[in-house]
Amino acid sequence: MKDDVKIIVSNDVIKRMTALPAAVQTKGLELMLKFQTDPRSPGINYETIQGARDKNFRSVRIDQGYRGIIFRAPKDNVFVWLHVDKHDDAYAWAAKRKMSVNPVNGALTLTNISFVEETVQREAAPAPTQPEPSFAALSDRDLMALGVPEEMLPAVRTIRSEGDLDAMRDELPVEAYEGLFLVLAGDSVSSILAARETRVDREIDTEDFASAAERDESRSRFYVVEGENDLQAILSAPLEQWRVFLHPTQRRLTTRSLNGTSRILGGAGTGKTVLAMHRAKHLASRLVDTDKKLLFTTFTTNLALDIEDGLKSICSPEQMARIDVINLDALVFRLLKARRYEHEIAFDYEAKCAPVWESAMVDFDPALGVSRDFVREEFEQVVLAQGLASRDDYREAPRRGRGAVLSRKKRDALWEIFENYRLQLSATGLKEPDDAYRDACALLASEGHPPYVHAVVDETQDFGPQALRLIRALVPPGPNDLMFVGDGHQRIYAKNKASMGSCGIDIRGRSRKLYLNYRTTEEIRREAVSLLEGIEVDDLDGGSDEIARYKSLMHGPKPGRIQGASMEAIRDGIRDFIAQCLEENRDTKVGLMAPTAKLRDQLAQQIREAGYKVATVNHRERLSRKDAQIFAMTLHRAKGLELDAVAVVVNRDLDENLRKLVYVGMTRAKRAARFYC
Ligand SMILES: Nc1ncnc2c1ncn2[C@@H]1O[C@H](COP(=O)(O)OP(=O)(O)OP(=O)(O)O)[C@@H](O)[C@H]1O
Repeated sequence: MKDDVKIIVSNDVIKRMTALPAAVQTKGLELMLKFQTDPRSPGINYETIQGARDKNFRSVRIDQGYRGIIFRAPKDNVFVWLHVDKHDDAYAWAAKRKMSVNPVNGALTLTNISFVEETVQREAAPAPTQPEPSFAALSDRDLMALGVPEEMLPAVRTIRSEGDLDAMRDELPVEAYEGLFLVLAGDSVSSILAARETRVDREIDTEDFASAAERDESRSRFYVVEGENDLQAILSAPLEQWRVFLHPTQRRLTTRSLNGTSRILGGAGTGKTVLAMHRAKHLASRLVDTDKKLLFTTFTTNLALDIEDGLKSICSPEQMARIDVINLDALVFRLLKARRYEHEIAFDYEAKCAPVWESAMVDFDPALGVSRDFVREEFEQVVLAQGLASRDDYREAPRRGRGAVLSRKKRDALWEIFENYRLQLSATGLKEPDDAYRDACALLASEGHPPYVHAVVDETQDFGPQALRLIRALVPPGPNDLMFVGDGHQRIYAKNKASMGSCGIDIRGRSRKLYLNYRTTEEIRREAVSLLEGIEVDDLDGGSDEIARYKSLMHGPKPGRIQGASMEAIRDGIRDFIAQCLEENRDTKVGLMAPTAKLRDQLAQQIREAGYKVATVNHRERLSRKDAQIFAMTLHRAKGLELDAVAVVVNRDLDENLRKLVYVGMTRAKRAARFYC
């Protein structure tokens, strides 16, 4: 590839290339590679496009039937592959569009000029009673700062409702759509730009396509080819968009250097895991040729396995060698084992701890005026959470959120039970995980050399205070030390609510948010969110979070919610649902979810009896490697996964915890969902 030449490929081309018939795909790739070597080679026949809105568009021949559409920048040697299609369709597509550089935020944009003209024409004959245009108060410069291409301004000026904006979504750059819906939700342009760190203070040369292509905003849809083998590598693997095209906020948070710990919040499907993986790659690339390591940790085993697969698809083996991907329980186990810890960590509470707890509770005196459940919660939420080790500590401990005030006398009586329980547990060679985490922290502190230089943490909402303290102890404080991503709405282990600040983790000034849901349809997202109405949700750091500002990029059928159906009706309904999903697309992956293993198995059996192959998702497995299309799982196991369609069945009252679980379950679905309650 010649040094002065810049080849850029749009996300549309990459998507289309992988969907072309195999023979055309091969020829397309050959042409692109030849093109990459020298786009001015006489072997490449550029044809002008009659009636084109953009005089710099050309078509190139892939084979008899197919054409590629290319933009040639007028001044520099920038060539952008914009589109691939059958001859006539490709020409029709090209005739309507225009490339430009946004004069305010400097992004490369592609506008459908015909769409703008049609929208403005419709506006010319407005209905008599119309609401005011939604963005009348914003200047053109404001709109362009949010990412609206200059050529799109007349169309955006016709928007009068959220529905109008949604109808324009496919024609707008992703950051413009996001900016506009945030304005509709009440945010100011300046606050949106500040949160995104969009710079609008530079002189933009609108003819400098080479510089424009490098900006984060452009890179959410255009890929700058880097070297000889780059293009081939990208096009020959089945391309998932997230590997190459990041939202501008995702990209900035991936690459920027931070003076400490950061926290990224975002509703389900907003690309937090994707960001976390790219961040890990970025930091690991700087550790190659050192003996330092980065920890990527999450809550469950199967999520860690999926993340490891994801990382392998974007990292080089050298980068991978600098990353440990492991769920935190497994890491603690490994860490303590290597230090000859003499206790077994009782991860299975019911099997290991519950009998010992019952035995310690023989001293429980009902005259204390609290319930037996209260005592266990007190132990988990106050004693274990704060790592209290003595009666004096417990006497002084804050008990925020615990309701009833406890006199010193009552606390002392409870402490007897707690102490007794710990002693009995220890005598059987066991430790509660929280206490083992605390011991691990103490061991690390006494050693004085934490094992990692960075940690990236996914699903933070389910890590309790001891886990957060341990993560803090695993990495010395410093630039880019820790990145936490999470979502309080998805906390499925209520006892693990923690505030990062009180665990020694300072995120002040380094917290950001992702808003766009790339996974679920807006209809499923809304239905799932409606379950959380009235539930207070925290921001993982003692503050509160809200869900009003999230939005999905896709639309689809409204998910069904069926109340009070009999088990037979549920069985028949799910069978129909599965049949319908598979009829629409034979490759559909369907999740079957229930709160308990018992109900999960019952549902799975009913579906098997209808002749389907159903796999049960267990602890240590990758969904991607299972040979089935229907996956039965408990709602807890659904965390972090992704499926095309989901059927959730619950057979008990929808309390706060269960609502969050169902929220997690439903938002795993990309296209279709059903909820039986
Ligand atoms: N920049 C992007 N471009 C295209 N797709 C993306 C992008 N970022 C994320 N996605 C896709 O969106 C989906 C959700 O992403 P991801 O799993 O990272 O979200 P999340 O916020 O971690 O979700 P959850 O909290 O629900 O587990 C995935 O299919 C992912 O590939």
